[in-house]
Amino acid sequence: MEIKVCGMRDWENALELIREIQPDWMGLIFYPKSPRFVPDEAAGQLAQLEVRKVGVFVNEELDEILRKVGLFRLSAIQLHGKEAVETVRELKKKTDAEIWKVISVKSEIDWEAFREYLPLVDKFLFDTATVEHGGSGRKFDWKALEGYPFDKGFLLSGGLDAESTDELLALAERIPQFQGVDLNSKFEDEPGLKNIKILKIFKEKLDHS
Ligand SMILES: O=C(O)c1ccccc1NCC(=O)[C@H](O)[C@H](O)COP(=O)(O)O
Repeated sequence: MEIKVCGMRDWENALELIREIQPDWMGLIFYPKSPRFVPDEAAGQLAQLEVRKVGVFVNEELDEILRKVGLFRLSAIQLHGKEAVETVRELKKKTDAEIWKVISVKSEIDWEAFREYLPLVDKFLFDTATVEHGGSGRKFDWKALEGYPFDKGFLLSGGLDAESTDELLALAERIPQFQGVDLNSKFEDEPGLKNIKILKIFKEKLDHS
C-alpha cells in the first residue's frame, strides 16, 4: 500500500521522514489558510528532497499552480477544492505532473459527478468534507466507498491514525482500487511537524499484518 505523508514543511523533519519511513509521496500544502502552509522561501530546501512531492491546492489559479510545480519540483498536483472539470482539462494541457482530484465526503457520494474527471486525473483522493477543506483529523464513514464504481486507483485520507491499520487492510481486501493512505494531523506533534516514531509504528503494522 502506498503511503503519502502530508503537511510537511520543516527541513529536518522531512529528512528524518525520508530516512526512516521512505514514503511514496510527501505532501506540501499551498493553501494559504492552512496552518501547514509552505511559503516560497522554503523551496530552496524542500525542492531538493529525494521523494516524490505532491502539492495540495484549494481552488488556486492555474498559473500559480504551475509556478509551484516548477519552484518545488512537484511530481503531482492535488486539487483539494471545487475545481471544475474544465479547469482540470486546462491544467492537464499545461503540465506533465500527475493530477489528483479530491472527493470530499459528507455522506453518500454522487459518483456520476466525478465520471467526467476520469480521463483527466491519475488518482482520486477521498477526504472528510469540512469547512477548512482538509487536515480535520476526522474520518468519514468508509461505507460510502463500498460502491466505488471506477477502475481508477484512489488514496484514502481523513483522520487516519496508528490504530487504523487493521480496518485499512480489510478495506483494501474488498476494494482493489484502494491504492494507499494519506497521513496527516494524527501523526503530528504540532501542525506541520510529524512524529516519526508514530509513523514508523503505523508503517510496521501495515507491513506486518
Ligand atoms: O492539512 C491541511 O491543513 C489542509 C488544509 C486545506 C486543504 C488540505 C489540507 N490537507 C490535505 C491533505 O491531503 C490531508 O492529508 C487530508 O486532509 C487528511 O488530513 P487529516 O484528516 O488530518 O488526516
